[in-house]
Amino acid sequence: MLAKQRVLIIDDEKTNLKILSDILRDEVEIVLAKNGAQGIRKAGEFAPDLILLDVVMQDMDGFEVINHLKHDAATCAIPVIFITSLGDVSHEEKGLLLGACDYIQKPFHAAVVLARIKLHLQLARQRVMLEKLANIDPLTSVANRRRYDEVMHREWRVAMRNKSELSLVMVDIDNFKQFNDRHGHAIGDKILQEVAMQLLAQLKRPRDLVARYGGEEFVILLPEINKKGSIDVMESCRRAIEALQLEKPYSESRHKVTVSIGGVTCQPSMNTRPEDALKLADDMLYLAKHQGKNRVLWFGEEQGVIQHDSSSPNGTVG
Ligand SMILES: Nc1nc2c(ncn2[C@@H]2O[C@H](COP(=O)(O)OP(=O)(O)OP(=O)(O)O)[C@@H](O)[C@H]2O)c(=O)[nH]1
Repeated sequence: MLAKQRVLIIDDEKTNLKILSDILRDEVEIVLAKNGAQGIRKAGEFAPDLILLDVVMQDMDGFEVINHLKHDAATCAIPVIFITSLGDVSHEEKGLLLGACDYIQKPFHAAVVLARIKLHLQLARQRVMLEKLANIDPLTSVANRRRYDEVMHREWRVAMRNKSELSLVMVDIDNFKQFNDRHGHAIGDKILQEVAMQLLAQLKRPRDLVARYGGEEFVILLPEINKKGSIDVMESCRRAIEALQLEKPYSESRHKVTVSIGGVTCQPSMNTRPEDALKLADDMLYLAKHQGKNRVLWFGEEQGVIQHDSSSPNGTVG
């Protein structure tokens, strides 16, 4: 069953709050705000699926409230419906131009209001679903590269502002071509799913991100953690994958699923770029492969030296 959606009602008239609550009570979860400032705060705090907003309010009118909501990244995508007694066309036009998705005039008919609200809630649900689909890798269900790019840039800015550390990690399944050749692509796909699940299971913090970077390669972001902590987390990922119990007949083959992992912990600044940090993690991954695979190698801790030459995009190990 689908979870109940949440509607925030902002109105400084108690009677209006009650009438709208009564209409919606059985259909949705309701959050009430008795003025504009409280409405803006609750929109950020409760992340409602829809906002019903009165226009004429004492401290801050509805136009000002919607202006705030649309200029805040956390609330700008929430659909807003104006419910007002202001009947003239210029107000309706203004409300819609400011970003409202609908404009309902009082007095209204309860059944019609409910039908319109349900329609907008259905659209909101579809929008959230589309957003999710656009950010997910269909095979493994972890984030896709598009999502990684988006989160990476956000975390980079946060780390610059807070002067905190950020770890970037590349994970690549070892000898995956051999595995595919021996067992077939469909089993290879299952291994990709298993590896993704193990990575997800080991990353416990809500801001950690696992994304499929392409093929049999994953990228991981670990915000606000130092080098030692990051290496420990990735070592537990490596061990969990090495310990995977494959189903028969694959378990009978001598081929074990392992991963090589390259990482870097950096303090983002104006002089560094996420692409350069990721390149360092990729260099470490390359070195991990070269040193025998099934290992974690971190920038600053590595033993070998990477010499880049123009004929080899990944560099060569000296
Ligand atoms: N089953 C499956 N295989 C994939 C997918 N994407 C990439 N691959 C396979 O991953 C393999 C990658 O092979 P290589 O780049 O040679 O790497 P490798 O065999 O893992 O070798 P090392 O990285 O050096 O350990 C290729 O056989 C690709 O076909 C996918 O979505 N599903």
